[in-house]
Amino acid sequence: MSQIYDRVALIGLGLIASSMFWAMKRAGLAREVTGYARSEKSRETARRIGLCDRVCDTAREAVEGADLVVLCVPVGAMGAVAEEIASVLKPGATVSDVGSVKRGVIRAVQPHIPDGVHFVPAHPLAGTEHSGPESGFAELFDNRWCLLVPVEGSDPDAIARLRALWEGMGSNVDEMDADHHDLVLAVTSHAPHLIAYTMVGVADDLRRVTDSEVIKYSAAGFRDFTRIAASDPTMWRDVFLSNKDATLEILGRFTEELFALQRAIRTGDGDHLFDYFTRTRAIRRGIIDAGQDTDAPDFGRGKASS
Ligand SMILES: NC(=O)C1=CN([C@@H]2O[C@H](COP(=O)(O)OP(=O)(O)OC[C@H]3O[C@@H](n4cnc5c(N)ncnc54)[C@H](O)[C@@H]3O)[C@@H](O)[C@H]2O)C=CC1
Ligand SMILES: O=C(O)C(=O)Cc1ccc(O)cc1
Repeated sequence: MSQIYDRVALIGLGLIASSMFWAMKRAGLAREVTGYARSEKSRETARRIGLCDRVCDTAREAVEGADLVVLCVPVGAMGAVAEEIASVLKPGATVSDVGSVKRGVIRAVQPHIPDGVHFVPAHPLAGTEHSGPESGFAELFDNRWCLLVPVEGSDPDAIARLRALWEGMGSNVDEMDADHHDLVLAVTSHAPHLIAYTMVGVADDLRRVTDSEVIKYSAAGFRDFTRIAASDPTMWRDVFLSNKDATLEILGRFTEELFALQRAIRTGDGDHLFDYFTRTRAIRRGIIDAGQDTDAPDFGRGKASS
């Protein structure tokens, strides 16, 4: 893979920025990558582990002369960072971000983008429950989707170049509009995270009664919940505050269905439960048969029934 940008600036040196740095270096996609982190400790860590070719003490210093600037901070901080760097952005440069919510980020960032600078929001659908400069790794984006969410008037060349960067970092790339993105992510990521947080909270309350049994005997489903519920509190607070409407819409539907299942259990309506679980099982099989579950073990793949 060959170089796509001369200079890239990463603002906020956490999981996503550090993974981007290692993935760009792996494929030689940028000549120089500068980085800025708000805390002195993160900057020191970055310098110690060789994260970024140059770690700067201000965001403006990192951004000066950059062809691509990627905002990798929590979605609630995107607007303030964009405002801070706006006056030093190079004409013809592209500003992008990696935020988990798109409509709110576009609303906060776009007003600060000067004429002659391109804005192409993006969202890699890849992550872990870890955060900070030491949590990143080059393979994070391999075979994962990255959604580009161009705004009205986004320059086709700027979009194509950013697409090439994400493909170079191992991703499959699609384009989507912001409202659709936020609704899809509310279903596939944001509401599930909230449910995991809630379930772990419930179990924590229970633990007072049953001592450590909840943890000791937790089967795979609950363990997955605890992993997800260990995700960064700042990041997820901002996601829910920023994607409020879509998340509330999905949670409304979720609670309706949950109440229906609750009622079926109370009234002994086994048919309702059986039909519901049969429908959801078919959805899982559809994902596996379409080859879209990259994490799934091979057993059962392609089997019509078991
Ligand atoms: N963690 C994940 O699994 C994924 C996260 N994202 C998005 O990527 C963005 C970054 O997330 P992570 O890398 O996981 O977070 P992280 O917590 O690992 O890193 C965030 C970095 O931003 C810095 N920061 C926070 N507020 C700041 C401010 N006001 N000014 C400057 N720097 C500030 C933090 O000090 C930290 O270095 C978020 O917008 C998140 O929604 C997207 C896909 C996956
Ligand atoms: O760790 C997990 O299970 C995730 O779901 C990672 C993740 C978190 C936030 C995103 O916006 C995209 C991916």
